[in-house]
Amino acid sequence: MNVNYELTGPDGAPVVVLSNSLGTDLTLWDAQVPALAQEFQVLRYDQRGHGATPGKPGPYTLKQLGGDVLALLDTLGIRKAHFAGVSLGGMTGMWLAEHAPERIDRLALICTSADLGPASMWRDRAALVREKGTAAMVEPSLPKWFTPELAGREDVVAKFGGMLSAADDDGYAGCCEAIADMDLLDGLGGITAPTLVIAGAEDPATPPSHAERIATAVGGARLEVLSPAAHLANAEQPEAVNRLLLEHFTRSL
Ligand SMILES: O=C(O)CC1=CCC(=O)O1
Repeated sequence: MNVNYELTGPDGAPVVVLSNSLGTDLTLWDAQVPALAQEFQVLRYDQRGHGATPGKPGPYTLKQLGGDVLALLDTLGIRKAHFAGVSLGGMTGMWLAEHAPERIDRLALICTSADLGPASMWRDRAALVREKGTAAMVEPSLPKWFTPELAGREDVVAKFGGMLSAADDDGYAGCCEAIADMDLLDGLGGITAPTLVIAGAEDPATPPSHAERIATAVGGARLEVLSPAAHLANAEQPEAVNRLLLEHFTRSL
């Protein structure tokens, strides 16, 4: 898998990997990179089938999405990194923290879930996108991604609607199937990476109850709920998310 990535920040600084959500790409993190790159090498990448990472026909698994990150770290000679993910990116992070704990230093999980059933809903969405294309997801997705004021703003619709309709149909569908089959709940208690969980108070896709479930199960996890913020809280509340990420990745343990 030829994973598209961008590495920004001072040579030799600790690495923070940023992983995007379903239907977005690495530009989801545009408001985080300038702040994080003061202290870290920021490695943002496109999930398979998103942005400029090719999408093979699915279904995919979280093991494959996590494997893409491990292969990228290997290629770049990075032994261990901090990891932040939004939604599908957070699911990828939980998989990595459970299955490759030696590669993940600290973990930040933003607007995500360890159990986002029912599986049939994700399979139906995959079938719909294979038939109609990712452009069909723009109208139902933007009101979940942003609170009403932002969801209707022209620049937001252009940037995020454009990202979603540019996502590969098979890639998007394959990622839906990875969510349908994910099996993260039982592994949460075994995560040893210091973990920050961030939720959007107005997130209808992965509501704060999902963040609470993760934060309760992962030993020592810190939970922060931001408002106003819907599913893409890092784009809606960039200053708050940047402050929380910097605190989490730099504080002494
Ligand atoms: O598109 C959605 O419904 C929200 C979402 C679920 C997983 C993800 O990455 O985004």
